[in-house]
Amino acid sequence: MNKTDKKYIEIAKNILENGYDEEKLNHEVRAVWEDGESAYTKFLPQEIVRYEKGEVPLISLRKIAWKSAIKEILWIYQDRSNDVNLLKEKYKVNYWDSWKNDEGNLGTAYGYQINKKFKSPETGNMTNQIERLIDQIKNNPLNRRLIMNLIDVDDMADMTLIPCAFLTMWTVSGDYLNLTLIQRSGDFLAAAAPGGINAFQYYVLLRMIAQVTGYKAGDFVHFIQNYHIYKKHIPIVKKIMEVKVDEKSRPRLEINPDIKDFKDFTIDDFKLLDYYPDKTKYDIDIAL
Ligand SMILES: Nc1nc(=O)c2c([nH]1)NC[C@@H]1CN(c3ccc(C(=O)N[C@@H](CCC(=O)O)C(=O)O)cc3)CN21
Ligand SMILES: O=c1ccn([C@H]2C[C@H](O)[C@@H](COP(=O)(O)O)O2)c(=O)[nH]1
Repeated sequence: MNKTDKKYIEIAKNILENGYDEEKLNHEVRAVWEDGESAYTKFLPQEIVRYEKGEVPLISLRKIAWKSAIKEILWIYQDRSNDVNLLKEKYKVNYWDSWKNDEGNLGTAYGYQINKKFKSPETGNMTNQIERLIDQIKNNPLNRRLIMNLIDVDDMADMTLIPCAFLTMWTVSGDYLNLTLIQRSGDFLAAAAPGGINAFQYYVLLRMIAQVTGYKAGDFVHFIQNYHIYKKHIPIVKKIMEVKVDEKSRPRLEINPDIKDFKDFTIDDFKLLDYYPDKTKYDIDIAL
């Protein structure tokens, strides 16, 4: 069992044993199941998961859709798109379909915010968030204002889903580029657990940005403000916690070292080695 699997089990246990039960708190919850029933969770506030240099945040306790996770990052930060049909046609990822509006996009959420033009506070030139970030890491690495933010309050009302993993903060220290990801809300089973889609995809973004700016990937910190397990997911999470992990599973991610420009990465530039996850299939309902 690798370090990330241990973190998964430790935090699952903590949420199950100490989490607040929404159903007992007598307030309405927003999320619903497909049939309209309230989707209650057990949750803990303010968890911090820290991955040190060299740790690939990917669990082997269950198979994670790691390629889809990377494709979603390419769609948001490289295509700078909010178009769910593009995600489906270009990348064959379907799992955002339930959140698209009548025009087939996420409104002003996610890639829309990365594509938005604004005046760079450093250069005065018109730019976008990813272009500014890469430029500043390369040319002004001690800048303490290195962030990308997917939530702009001016646009919040037109977002089909207010981004959950919404803020990244970047710091260069010596040879290393370090990343903190701030997540306001985390669905433990579907996306936000240690070594799940969200942690893995932002680790990959760290590796990509480090590569094109000439740094090594440093520490990755994942902060989750409301960390929850939907009550319907509890039996599945309990099963996953009991899985015996294949000891030879020690995932390593190789990225094509020839890519020097962020816009040139494609999904074929990513190779996952020594990943032997448990293959049990679970039927996971997603709260809407
Ligand atoms: N309640 C909720 N949880 C989420 O994790 C979530 C949302 N809503 N809304 C927006 C996106 C959509 N996300 C999703 C949606 C579906 C799966 C899902 O079905 N996962 C399956 C199969 C993955 C695959 O093989 O493609 C799984 O086994 O994890 C995961 C994340 C993440 N986000
Ligand atoms: O990347 C993602 C996207 C979504 N989620 C989860 C977190 C919540 O369970 C729902 C969103 O519902 P809110 O009421 O808006 O918080 O989606 C995630 O974990 N990761």
